Formats: sequence, C-alpha cells, structure tokens
Amino acid sequence: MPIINDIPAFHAFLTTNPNSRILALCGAGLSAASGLPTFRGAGGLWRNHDATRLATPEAFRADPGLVWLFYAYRRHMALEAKPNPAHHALAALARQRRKFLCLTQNVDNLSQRAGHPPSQLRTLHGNLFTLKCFNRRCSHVEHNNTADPLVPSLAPASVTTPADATRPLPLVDADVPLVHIPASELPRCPQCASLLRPGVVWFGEQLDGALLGEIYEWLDEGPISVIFVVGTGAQVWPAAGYVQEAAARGARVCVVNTEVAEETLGPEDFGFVGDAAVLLPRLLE
Ligand SMILES: CC(C)NC(=O)[C@H](Cc1c[nH]c2ccccc12)NC(=O)[C@H](CCCC/N=C(/NCCC(=O)O)S[C@H]1O[C@H](COP(=O)(O)OP(=O)(O)OC[C@H]2O[C@@H](n3cnc4c(N)ncnc43)[C@H](O)[C@@H]2O)[C@@H](O)[C@H]1O)NC(=O)OCc1ccccc1
Ligand SMILES: [Zn+2]
Repeated sequence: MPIINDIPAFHAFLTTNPNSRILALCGAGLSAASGLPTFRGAGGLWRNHDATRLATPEAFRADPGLVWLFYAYRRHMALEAKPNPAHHALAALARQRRKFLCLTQNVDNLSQRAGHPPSQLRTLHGNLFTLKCFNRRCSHVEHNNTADPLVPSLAPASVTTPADATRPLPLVDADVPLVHIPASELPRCPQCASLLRPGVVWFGEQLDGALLGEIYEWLDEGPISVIFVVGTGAQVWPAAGYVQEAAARGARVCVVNTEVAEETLGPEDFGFVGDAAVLLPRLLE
C-alpha cells in the first residue's frame, strides 16, 4: 500500500535525503487554485469544442480565427490570474535545492511569475505568451505578455465580466455565434506577413528536441530521490513518461492531486489527496 496523506512520513523522508536530486512533473491542477480551468475539468470544453481538438495545427489551418479566440481567451485568463502558494512553494524549493528540476505542461506562465528560477524550470508544451510564425520556413518568434488584446480583432477574448450576469461570457457561450475574424486581422508575422500562432506545442507536434535532450542529460546525471507529480492526469505523452523515467532511476513517486489512483503507486510511494495550493507549501515547509 502506498503512503497516503502522511506529511510527517514525507518530511522524514525529505530530511534523510537533504542533497538528493528531485524532479517534478506538473499539470493543469497546479494552476487550478489560481482560477484557471483544467483540461479534464471545465477547461476541457470550450464552446462545445474539445480543447484537445482545438490545440492542433489542423484546427488552426481550418479556422485560425476560432483557434486564436480560444488562445486569446486563455491568455487573458492567465494574465488576470496570479501564481498560487503551490507555484511559490516549487519556486522556493528550486532556490533552496539546486538539484531540483521542475517540468511543467502548463503554458500559463504562472510558475515563471512566481519567480521560479528559469534554469530549473522546463516548459514542455510552450507558453501562451510566445508567438511564432506559422510559416515553417520563417524563424520569427516573439514574446508578448503585456498586450491584451494582442490585436483589436481579439478584443472579445479580453472581456472578463459578462454584461448580463445571468448569462455566461458571450465568448464561451456556445449559443452566441462567434464573430468571424478575417485572417488579415489576426496576429501577423513582421518578417514574412504570414499568420502568427501561439508558441505552444499542439497535439501531433514534436516537443522541442533540444529541451528533451537537456532533460535526459539531467535524468542521467545520477539517482533521483523523488518525483512530485502535481495536478496532472499524466495522460499526455511524452510528458507522462517522465514519471516512469524517474522511478527507473530510483525515485519515489509523490502524487499531489485532488484524486489519487492508489493502485498506480508502489509501497514506497506517497499520495496526497487535495488542493496542490494547500498541500505543496505544507509538504515543502
Ligand atoms: C491525449 C494523449 C493520449 N495524446 C498524446 O499524448 C499525443 C499523442 C501521442 C504521442 N505519443 C503517444 C503515446 C501514447 C498515446 C498517445 C500518444 N501527444 C502528442 O501529440 C505530443 C504533444 C502533446 C502536447 C500537446 N499540448 C498540450 N498543451 C499545449 C497546448 C495547449 O495547452 O493548448 S497538452 C495539454 O493537455 C494536458 C492536460 O493534462 P493535465 O495538465 O494533466 O490536465 P488535466 O486537466 O488532464 O488533469 C488535471 C489534473 O489535475 C487534478 N486537479 C484538479 N484540480 C486540482 C487541484 N486544485 N490540486 C491538485 N490537483 C488538481 C485533476 O484531478 C487531474 O488529475 C497537458 O499536457 C497540457 O499541456 N506530441 C507528440 O507526441 O509528437 C510526436 C509525434 C508527432 C507526430 C506524430 C506522432 C508523434
Ligand atoms: Zn514569418
């Protein structure tokens, strides 16, 4: 049986391994307490569109206006959100322990805004605030975490309070038809005038090869004492594979999630059921 909800046992384990190497794999649940919907939760469906289907190059090619409104909405939500105590606890751990590497699947920039040292954070799936040219032959990349909206045509995505409190925001209200945005009014590349796209990794797209290489180098530098699996269903690959990669290098798994599947954990592993924003600060105090 894994060790469930036993903070003193976890503290004892952490103190007996003061200089050990620690890995973390984080997902949408890490940012849930910041008010951002998870994929499995409310965020899974956007205007009756399956979010994972919108997060594809095919969807962008078919209707760049729709996909841009989807990302502009998430970008606006992320701008309005604040890092929560879980983001801050992981950032503090990174400052205390040089041998801690945090892998996040989140694109919301909240770990960065919590001051997580960039050298100890890897954004596996990119960032909502990075823009890239959609033209594969153009290398234009830019970062913009201020403009909101990014362009006037995306202004509907920057509305937070619905005019009529009894109705959902028009943008997420599937009953309210979406304004069609001509591609000419969407973010354009200053170098080649092609469409710009969100700097995230879409389904069916490879993750950044150099990034994957760096992570394997870190994994192979020596034994790992524990991998925190925070607020993720670990269903998306190759990110989900890091749990096994760490366990294969001796790491105990420490799941922090509102739902813990005990049957997936070994007798040495830890499970903590609850909100990451409450549990992580206590686990890492
Ligand atoms: C759906 C899945 C089966 N599909 C994949 O994995 C695919 C295909 C695939 C590749 N290999 C495979 C092997 C097997 C099966 C399928 C595949 N992978 C890919 O396409 C990857 C690219 C994957 C990256 C996609 N981009 C994202 N994000 C960016 C965009 C965007 O965000 O819009 S993925 C995105 O979804 C995932 C969501 O998962 P979670 O973060 O875990 O969130 P979720 O909502 O699911 O769960 C929340 C959890 O939190 C918990 N929770 C909730 N509240 C709290 C709380 N308060 N506290 C704590 N916990 C909480 C809940 O209980 C729950 O457990 C994250 O990874 C997130 O980044 N690319 C690729 O493989 O390229 C190579 C290739 C290329 C060509 C051809 C072949 C191969
Ligand atoms: Zn370009």
